[in-house]
Amino acid sequence: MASFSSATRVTTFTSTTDYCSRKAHRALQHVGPVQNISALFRTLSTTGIAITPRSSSSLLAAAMTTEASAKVIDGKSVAKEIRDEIDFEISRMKDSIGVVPGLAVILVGDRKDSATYVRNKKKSCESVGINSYEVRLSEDSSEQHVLEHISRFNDDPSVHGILVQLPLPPHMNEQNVLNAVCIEKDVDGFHPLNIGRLAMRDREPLFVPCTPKGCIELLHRYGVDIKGKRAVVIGRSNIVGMPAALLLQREDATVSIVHSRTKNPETITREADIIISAVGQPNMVKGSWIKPGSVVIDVGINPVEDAKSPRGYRLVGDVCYAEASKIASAITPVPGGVGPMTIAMLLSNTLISAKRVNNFM
Ligand SMILES: Nc1nc(=O)c2c([nH]1)NC[C@@H]1CN(c3ccc(C(=O)N[C@@H](CCC(=O)O)C(=O)O)cc3)C=[N+]21
Repeated sequence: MASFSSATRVTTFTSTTDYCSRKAHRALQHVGPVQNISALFRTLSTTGIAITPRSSSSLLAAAMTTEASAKVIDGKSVAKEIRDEIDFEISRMKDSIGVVPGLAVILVGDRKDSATYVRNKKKSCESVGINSYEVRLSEDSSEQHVLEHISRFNDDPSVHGILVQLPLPPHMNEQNVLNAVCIEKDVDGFHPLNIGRLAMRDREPLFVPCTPKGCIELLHRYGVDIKGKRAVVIGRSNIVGMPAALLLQREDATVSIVHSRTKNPETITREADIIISAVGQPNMVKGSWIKPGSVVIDVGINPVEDAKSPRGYRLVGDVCYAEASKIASAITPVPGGVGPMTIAMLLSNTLISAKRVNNFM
C-alpha cells in the first residue's frame, strides 16, 4: 500500500484551490508528516481550519491510500493486566479470610464453539485461583435437569457465580433457565432484575454483563472520554447491544442504537465519537460509516471460511478493519480485542460476588 508521502500531501491540497485547503497545506507543512486521517483532522481542528465538504472528501480519498494507523486497543494485554489484579485480590482474600471464589459453568450439548469458550473460561479461572465447577449435559437433556443443577449451585456456598453457556438447545426455554439463577450469583448479569437496575438512575445492578463491561473497561483504560460524547451501539441484543447502550448512558454519553430496522444506519453511525458494534455480521461496518477520529469497539467474532488457515476458518469482526483502522483514532482488533475482556470480566464478577457475600472489601 502506498504511504502518505509528503508528495501525496502536496498533490492532495494543491489540486483544490479553495482557501481552506491551502491553509491546511501550510498547517501540514508546519506539523510534518501526518500518520492517518484522524490525526490530520485533529491537526486541522487545532489550527482552526474549517473542513469543507470538498477538502473533507479529498482528505478521505488521501487517507484511503495510507497505511493503517489507528491506535490498536489491545484487549488481550488489558485482559492479562486485569487477571493479574484479580489474582492479587484473590490471594489477599484467601490469606485474610480463607475464602476462594468459585464459578460454576453449565454447558448443554456439544457445540464446538461453546466447548472452546467453556475450556477457555476454565483455564482463565485456574490462572487467577478461582475454583471452577463444570457440568456438561447432553444435547437431549431436559430443562428440568438443568434447573436441578442450577438449584444445587444456588444452594452451594462455595459457588459464587453460575454461568449457563448460551445458546441452549432449542427445546429449552432460555428465560426459564436464566431466571432460575439467583441474582446474587448471576455473574453474567443477564437476570432481568440486574438489567432493570442497570437501566435506572440511582440504582446499582449486582453484576454488569461481561461483554459490555469489558468494552467500557477498554475505553477507560485507554483514556477515552465518554461523558458528553455521541455513542452509537450497533445491535440490540439482550446480552451485548442493549446493556452496552445502558452502560454508555450511565457514563453520560448521548446514545443511539442502530439495528436491523434502522433507516440510514450509516449516516447515524457516522455521527458517533464512540462506536460499539455487536451484530455478528462480518465486515458490515465500512470505513464510510466512521467519523474520522472516532473510537471503534468491535464486539463481533465471526468465523469466515479461510482455506489458508489451519482451522479452515478465521475470525473477523463486524467492522471492516482494513478500512476502519485508517479512519478511526483507535480500534479493537478481532481476535484479541473484546473477546479476552469478556472472560476477564467474568472473573471480575466472580470475585465481586465472593467479596460481597463475605463482606470483604
Ligand atoms: N452465558 C454465556 N456467557 C457468555 O459470556 C457467552 C455465552 N454464554 N455464550 C457464547 C458467548 C461468546 N463468548 C466469548 C468469550 C470470549 C471469546 C474470546 O476470548 N475470543 C478470542 C478468540 C478465541 C478463538 O481464537 O477462538 C478473541 O476474541 O481474541 C469469544 C467469545 C462468551 N459468550
